Amino acid sequence: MTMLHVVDHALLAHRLAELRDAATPSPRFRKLLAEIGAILTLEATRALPSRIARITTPLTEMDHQVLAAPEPVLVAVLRAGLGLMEGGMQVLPEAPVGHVGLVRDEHTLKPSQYMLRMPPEVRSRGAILFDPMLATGGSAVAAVQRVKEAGAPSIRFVCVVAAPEGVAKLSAAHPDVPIYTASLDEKLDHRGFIVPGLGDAGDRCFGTVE
Ligand SMILES: O=P(O)(O)OC[C@H]1O[C@H](OP(=O)(O)OP(=O)(O)O)[C@H](O)[C@@H]1O
Ligand SMILES: O=c1cc[nH]c(=O)[nH]1
Ligand SMILES: [Mg+2]
Repeated sequence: MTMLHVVDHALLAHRLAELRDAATPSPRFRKLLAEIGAILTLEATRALPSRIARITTPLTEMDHQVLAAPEPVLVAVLRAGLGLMEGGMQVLPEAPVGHVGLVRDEHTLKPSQYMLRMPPEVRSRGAILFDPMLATGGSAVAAVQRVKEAGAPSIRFVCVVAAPEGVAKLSAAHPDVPIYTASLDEKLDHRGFIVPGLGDAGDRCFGTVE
C-alpha cells in the first residue's frame, strides 16, 4: 500500500511556487526550503504517539496531551536534504541529527554513498528522513535502507517534489515508510529530472550551478 501524503496547505503551495521559480537566487532558495521543511515536519509528526500528563497552569491543574516518547532522529540526505532539514530542526530542536551522503551519477542515475553518520538514538526513536527530490527513487531507497540498517524501528520520508516513478519505487521497496510531499509532479525527463520540478535542488541550494 502506498502511504503517500500530498500536503495541502496554502502557505506551503505559495512557498513552493517561489522555490520552483528559475529566477529565485540561492539565499532565498535556502530560506524557502527551510520554511517548507518546517511545514512538512509539522505534518509528518501530526500523529506522533502522545499520552496524558497532569500539568499545573497559574490557575489550576489539568490533564494535558504531551508526547509519549522523545522526538525522532532527523536525518538529512546530503546535500540538498540539509536545506530541508533546517526547518525540521526548528520544529524539533531537541532531536538528534544524522547524515547520509549520497550522490546520483548523472548518466546511470544510480546513487553512491560517500558518508554515513547516525546517532545511536535512532534505534529507539525512529527517524524522519529529509531529501527535497524524490525522482527515480534510487537515492531514497538507499537512504531508507541505511537508516533501517542503523536500527530505526520506524521511518518517515519527507520531500518537496515527488515523481510518480520515485513514489512507486520507494513504496515497493519500503512499503512501511510513509511519504510526505508538497507536490506529486508529472514525470521524469530523459535526464531523470522531475518535470515541472525545480531543477537541481543541491546546486540551487548551495550555488554550485556552473
Ligand atoms: O530519486 P533519485 O533519482 O535518486 O534522485 C534524487 C536525488 O538527486 C538529488 O541529489 P544529487 O545526487 O543531485 O546530490 P546533491 O544533493 O549533492 O546535489 C536529490 O537531492 C536526491 O538525493
Ligand atoms: O529533478 C531533480 C532530480 C534529481 N535531483 C534533483 O535535484 N532534481
Ligand atoms: Mg542526493
